[in-house]
Amino acid sequence: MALKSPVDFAGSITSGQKHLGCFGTPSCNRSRCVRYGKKSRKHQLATRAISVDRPQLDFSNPDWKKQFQEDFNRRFSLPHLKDVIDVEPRPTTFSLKSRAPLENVNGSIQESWNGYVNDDDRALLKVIKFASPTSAGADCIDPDCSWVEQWVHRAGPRKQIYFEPQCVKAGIVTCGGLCPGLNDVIRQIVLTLEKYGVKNIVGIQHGFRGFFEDHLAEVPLNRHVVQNINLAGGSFLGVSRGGANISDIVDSIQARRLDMLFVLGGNGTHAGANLIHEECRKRKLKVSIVGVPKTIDNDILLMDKTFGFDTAVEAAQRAINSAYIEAHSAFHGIGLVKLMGRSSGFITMHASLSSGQVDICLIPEVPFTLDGPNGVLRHLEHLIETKGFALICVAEGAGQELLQQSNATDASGNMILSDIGVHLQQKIKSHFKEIGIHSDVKYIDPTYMVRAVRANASDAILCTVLGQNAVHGAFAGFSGITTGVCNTHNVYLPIPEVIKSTRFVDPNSRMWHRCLTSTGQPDFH
Ligand SMILES: Nc1ncnc2c1ncn2[C@@H]1O[C@H](COP(=O)(O)OP(=O)(O)OP(=O)(O)O)[C@@H](O)[C@H]1O
Ligand SMILES: O=P(O)(O)OC[C@H]1O[C@](O)(CO)[C@@H](O)[C@@H]1O
Ligand SMILES: [Mg+2]
Repeated sequence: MALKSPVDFAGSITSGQKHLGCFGTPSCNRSRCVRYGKKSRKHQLATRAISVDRPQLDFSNPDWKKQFQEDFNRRFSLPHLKDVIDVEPRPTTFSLKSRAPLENVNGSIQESWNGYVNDDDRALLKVIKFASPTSAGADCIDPDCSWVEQWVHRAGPRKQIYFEPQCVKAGIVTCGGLCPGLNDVIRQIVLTLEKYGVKNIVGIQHGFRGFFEDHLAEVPLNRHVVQNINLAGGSFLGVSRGGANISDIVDSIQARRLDMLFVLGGNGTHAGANLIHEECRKRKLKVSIVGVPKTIDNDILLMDKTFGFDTAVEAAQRAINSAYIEAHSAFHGIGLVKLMGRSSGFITMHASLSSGQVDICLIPEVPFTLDGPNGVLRHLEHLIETKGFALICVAEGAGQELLQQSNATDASGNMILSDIGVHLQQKIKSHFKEIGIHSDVKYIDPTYMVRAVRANASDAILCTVLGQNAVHGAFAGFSGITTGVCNTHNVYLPIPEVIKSTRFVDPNSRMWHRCLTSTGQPDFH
């Protein structure tokens, strides 16, 4: 039996003519530092094809593990500026001590200083050895679930850096929808850049639009400007959807003379960031593009969780608790709460688990029927008969197949969903009317209230770690990477690996099973 290994995006990047980098030149004169390549023709993101290389694995071949690991190592190797241009490292200016790290006569840092991450440090991506493909949440490569080590690169400050901090102009942009913690990440990026010695830091307003809409001026950023921005939700720089023309953005990056760009956003933003990185490579620019994954939906592959998710789950508790109180106090009360989650049910599942009061949790990954002996409505009747009230928590992307689809999309091309909350409310009301049983349905849609809040303590820490590591990654010379937490360890990942697909709740996972145990709901088929 052969299993396809995942797409190799890294292999699609063409290496080209070597280029003169900035480091080593005594001044910050860009015309001396960087020789720009020819501009490529304009292209639209959505039509951009990435070459696919999917070697087949033959498990009867005793070397298949080696083949898999070689392929894995290639896919997860971090793209670096030196892959396409000539850049020389210099000792870092980042020090946790009040004085600069000690340098010996050759300019290298003394070994006794151990505050840095070695480029060869790795963290394990998978830590469970599954005995069988039928084990809960099993994620096996071969039919025997063989143990294959999959190592990814550890994040953090390196001893050697590839930029001269006082020459660096760094930009920060926040794209997509809002997410608690955006301001914490912006703040940490600025503080860390300053710690390296960067003086020229700017914010790009309202997502990718800020690159080419004339009235959206750069926002100068420094420690004083960002000092208190984490005390409020939202994005200090503003966000937006749509408007990402990669060629125009890279033109703008060149015109602004940015050396580093920190791109905060979800799957769509990261797809854009990777294309920007590829275009910069094509033009042989010494620009580091580093992503920081942002989504309350927690739908980014490979990561333990994304910042904002924890806060959103916590903010959802108020809505669920209110719905519970309403339902519990009414005669035959039915509380219904709709939470965000376009295609992944993580917020709804975790909020239901956290509340402990939810009787029915409905997520996009697990189809359900409303009518019939196994349907949601029959179970509601049972709950009203036995408990006297019921509480439902539904993700906005759940049950879309039960609704009329409009095919409309938002500015970024995301599907505009039909309202499952309103549909459920109507169906429940009419069902109980039809069967002649009184019901009192209270529908709460807290949509934007779960994300337009400041980060909670746990997310604030996560944002701090991610923001700092993003800066360390850029100074280390990586580009086209993002940073996240894998099995509690902080790592860098090549962007293509995290945007291969949306991360979904696995209906075979222990977490979903725990949710079912907690709600006591049956299968709704
Ligand atoms: N496939 C893509 N390639 C390049 N750019 C993209 C792609 N998808 C979206 N973008 C751009 O990225 C930005 C953000 O995308 P989107 O609105 O989908 O949010 P997101 O980053 O996925 O975050 P959220 O979790 O809030 O949806 C937009 O400016 C959009 O034009
Ligand atoms: O109304 P907006 O800003 O497009 O955002 C809504 C979307 O944002 C998300 O939370 C993703 O960030 C989705 O779950 C939701 O559909
Ligand atoms: Mg998106």
